Amino acid sequence: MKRELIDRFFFPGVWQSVQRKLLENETQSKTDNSPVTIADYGSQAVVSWALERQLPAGTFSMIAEEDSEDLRKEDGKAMLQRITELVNSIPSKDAVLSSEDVLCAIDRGKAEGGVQGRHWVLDPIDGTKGFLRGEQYAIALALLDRGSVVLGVLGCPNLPLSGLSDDGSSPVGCLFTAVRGAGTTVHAIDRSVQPRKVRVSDLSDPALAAFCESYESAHSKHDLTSGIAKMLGVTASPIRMDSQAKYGAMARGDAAIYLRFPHKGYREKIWDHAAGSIVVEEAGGVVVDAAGRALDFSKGRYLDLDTGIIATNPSLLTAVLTAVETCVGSKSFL
Ligand SMILES: Nc1ncnc2c1ncn2[C@@H]1O[C@H](COP(=O)(O)O)[C@@H](OP(=O)(O)O)[C@H]1O
Ligand SMILES: [Mg+2]
Ligand SMILES: [Mg+2]
Ligand SMILES: [Mg+2]
Repeated sequence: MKRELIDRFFFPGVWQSVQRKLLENETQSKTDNSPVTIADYGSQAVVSWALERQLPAGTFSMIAEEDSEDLRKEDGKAMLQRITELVNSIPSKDAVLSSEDVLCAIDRGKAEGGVQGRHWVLDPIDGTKGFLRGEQYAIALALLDRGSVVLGVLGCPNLPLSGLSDDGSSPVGCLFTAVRGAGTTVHAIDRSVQPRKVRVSDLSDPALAAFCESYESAHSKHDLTSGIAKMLGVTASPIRMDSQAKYGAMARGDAAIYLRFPHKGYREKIWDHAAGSIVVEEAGGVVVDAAGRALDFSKGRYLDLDTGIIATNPSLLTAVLTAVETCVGSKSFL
């Protein structure tokens, strides 16, 4: 996918300034108690609007996280107004959108996906809790072709270009692109550095590996992952970070293991992993469930998987799966 084209969908500068100045009435709580902001809705409306106009008429199908239900309610009106203003403030858009256009663009994300046809998969702001804390978040777009991810674009506006150990001197803002069979590339969002191909870490000794996981213990069991890391002999402290920026960091070797073990009953959604998984796989990594199976994106909006998600490199996979099996099977984590 051409960089010029991507720039027509993602407007990290806009979401960065929203993040810096977010007001209390620009965030709501969804029915599952998770937060949603004007940036989540605005980003979904912009990507949906731009993609649909880019594609041949009648071919656009999208599975995306947000829907317009709460914005259509009486108490959603002010927020809708603000989102419409925001969307219209974006340069290089060819039309002025009405509030109704914005609602319709958001609702284009209701496709069911599955094993047939082509579907875009969008997480307009992934890591909304990180976005609210002023930390990491990502704009994640992928393309499914007959149930397989063939393309992924991951915009990480707060991720330093030179790595997580950056001292503040390198540009901030990474855009990862991956095409099936063609590798993963990282671009500077501000174009200050030439794009380069990235590879996952080639470490084979877990004792030297850094592992990353969700910042939120409500999203992944930190006690279980620390047990797994201990069993593997990992000595470094976990890198806790929001969003699919973790997959981007993995793809360029900032960490060699990513562990995600949600609490019982949680069902993973495809938009939380589609773009990130291809970014890691095309960089030479593996992304599997706790049983070692590849993630299956062909089942609709949810991922059906065994217990959790593991991303690592092929040399570490067997050791990680063995440690996972031992720890997940142990009574204290059932
Ligand atoms: N109880 C839960 N367990 C696991 N994941 C959850 C969760 N509640 C929300 N999530 C998902 O975790 C994602 C963020 O992942 P991370 O913790 O790695 O930043 C959220 O994406 P959004 O922020 O797009 O809603 C959301 O889909
Ligand atoms: Mg959300
Ligand atoms: Mg998400
Ligand atoms: Mg989201």
